[in-house]
Amino acid sequence: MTARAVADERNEQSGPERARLLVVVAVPVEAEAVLRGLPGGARVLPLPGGELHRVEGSPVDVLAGGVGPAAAAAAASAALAAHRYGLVVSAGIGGGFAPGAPVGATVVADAIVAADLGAETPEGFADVTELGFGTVRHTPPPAAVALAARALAGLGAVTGPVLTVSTVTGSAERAAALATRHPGAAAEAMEGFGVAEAAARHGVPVFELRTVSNPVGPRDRAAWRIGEALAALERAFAALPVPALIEEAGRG
Ligand SMILES: O=C(O)c1cccc(C(=O)CC[C@H]2O[C@@H](n3cnc4c(=O)[nH]cnc43)[C@H](O)[C@@H]2O)c1
Repeated sequence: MTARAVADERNEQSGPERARLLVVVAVPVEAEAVLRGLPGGARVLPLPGGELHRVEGSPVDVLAGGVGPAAAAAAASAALAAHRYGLVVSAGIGGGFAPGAPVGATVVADAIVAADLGAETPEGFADVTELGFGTVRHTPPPAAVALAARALAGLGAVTGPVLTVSTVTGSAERAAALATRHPGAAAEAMEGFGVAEAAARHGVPVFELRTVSNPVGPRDRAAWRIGEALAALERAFAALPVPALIEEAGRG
């Protein structure tokens, strides 16, 4: 029996689950920051290959799915198969493109873009869409993005495309190439596109929220501000109007 069939059978027996928000982060410290921002405690629900933190005071489940798009997609898919969600968010720390998204900034994605999914050609990089396969872009529901951006305006949130990369940018040349290819890019991280692919296959809307721990550019481990970014992540989840976001996303 599939996980979805299990969920359907459970719903028939005990009534449908209320649509919830699934938050997919990469690592446990990010999950802890998100949970600190939300009201009440959380209980743990087992999931194939992981565990969900179900928040008691808000319709939110938090899942640390691993680093990178493949781990994130697999983890998100397992949760989406087992429970009913109205919205999925890929969240966590990320690199910020200067000058719009400095360290500590909060970024709401208006596009989730796979930035290195493609092929090098003699004419330069060609993404998989140009090669004739699939997509490299998911667009979160604009009304939900606008609602999140308004709710986070007091935290100085910026809105823009968030790039998903499998290799963290480590040079000024690569940062410039990404910014040229993706005008207005606000941040890069490693999971958003994987979460978005899983959400799309399950027919659930998705958005991405990142707080900036380091600039996108030359590698400088001394410049990382992970604590600052985690504190911003906690503040962001404390400020998000979760039920209204789920409702707005459902309208889109
Ligand atoms: O070794 C490095 O130079 C380095 C620089 C930044 C981040 C890393 C990571 O391995 C963190 C990966 C983890 O955090 C997210 N993240 C944070 N900053 C970035 C970034 O600038 N570019 C891409 N991802 C970033 C990412 O989503 C992962 O979950 C290593």
